[in-house]
Amino acid sequence: MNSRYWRRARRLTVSERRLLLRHGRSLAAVALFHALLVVALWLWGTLDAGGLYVSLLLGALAVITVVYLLLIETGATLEWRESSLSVPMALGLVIAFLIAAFPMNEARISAMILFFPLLLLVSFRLGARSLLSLALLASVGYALMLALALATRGLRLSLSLELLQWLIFTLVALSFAVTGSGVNGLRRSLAVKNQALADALEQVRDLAIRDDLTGLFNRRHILEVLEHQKALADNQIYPFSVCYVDLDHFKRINDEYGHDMGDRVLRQFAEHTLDNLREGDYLARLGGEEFILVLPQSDLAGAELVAERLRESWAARSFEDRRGPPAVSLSAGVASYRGQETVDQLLGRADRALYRAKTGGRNRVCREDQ
Ligand SMILES: Nc1nc2c(ncn2[C@@H]2O[C@H](COP(=O)(O)OP(=O)(O)OP(=O)(O)O)[C@@H](O)[C@H]2O)c(=O)[nH]1
Repeated sequence: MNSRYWRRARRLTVSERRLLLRHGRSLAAVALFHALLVVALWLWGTLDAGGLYVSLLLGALAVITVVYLLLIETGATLEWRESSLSVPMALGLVIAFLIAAFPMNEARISAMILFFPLLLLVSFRLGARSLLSLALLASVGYALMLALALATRGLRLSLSLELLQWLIFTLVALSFAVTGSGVNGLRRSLAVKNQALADALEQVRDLAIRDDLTGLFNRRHILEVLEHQKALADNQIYPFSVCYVDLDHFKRINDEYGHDMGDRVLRQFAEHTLDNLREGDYLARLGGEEFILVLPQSDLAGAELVAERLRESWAARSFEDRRGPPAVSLSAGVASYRGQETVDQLLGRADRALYRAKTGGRNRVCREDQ
């Protein structure tokens, strides 16, 4: 399973950042749409207001939207409790709708109509209580705006018609809020499933690339790592070396101290080696008591030094306190990537070096044949 497969698999889960961006842009689109509507209604003569009134409304709308978009696009709100800022943005928009509706002569409702798509959008983010509160606030605001219009400018339509429109607005807003709560519940359960899927994918990936006993990378993954290192070296980015490591006479440990002790030694070796590696080096278990080190930015001499240091420090460890062997030695074969060769060729040279270390008496490091 290569990295392309994992990238594709990861796309099955939805990133919170992507969702937030989409949500933020949708709210900004509502603001833009409202601004265009205000301009159209004003040009049409339906909005009984002077240029200053309209400019102030549009200016305030622009400021709110730009600040909102900046916060969302930069990801500044990602760690906030309500990262989408749906409540303040929706309140700002409702006020803008009311300010536009106030000087309208007829069809006041047309300036309020965008409240419904707005409510639907924020229902992806807000719970039932917030949605109902928003719907009630818009309804009360609408009623107050009507009263103000009646007191200061008089109503062009009959009061009963205006009240009927307000009533319809309130009923539809409440029913949208109730429906929206259902949408929100669905979104929440999807978010939980999304997280569970992301966790499961991570676990599957771990299982696919790691060795069960030691937790080190497995053969399949280290071969991918090697191909990647080869590509970097071929592009002259940096050289790399490999080191095959094989614990000596491991069969005897199993035979004399039991399989559990054998397993313990393998795990201890993994821990010991990881503790002694540089960050950026790779260690994998190829199977049995065979391991491989991949050492980026190391030439042959450097790799030999690493292997020799490991050989010495490992040979100094004893397992006697746990009724294990007094010491376990290792043999190693190092080889450095020569450029334009295959990974198999490189591993072949390291393997031959390891063979020479074994046949030469074990507990030693040999370098690739020249
Ligand atoms: N405890 C344990 N033993 C394992 C595991 N995998 C392989 N082995 C044992 O490792 C031993 C490897 O034996 P050999 O290949 O003969 O190698 P060796 O005894 O280390 O001899 P040299 O490599 O020649 O020094 C075998 O007895 C395997 O059963 C494992 O996961 N746990």
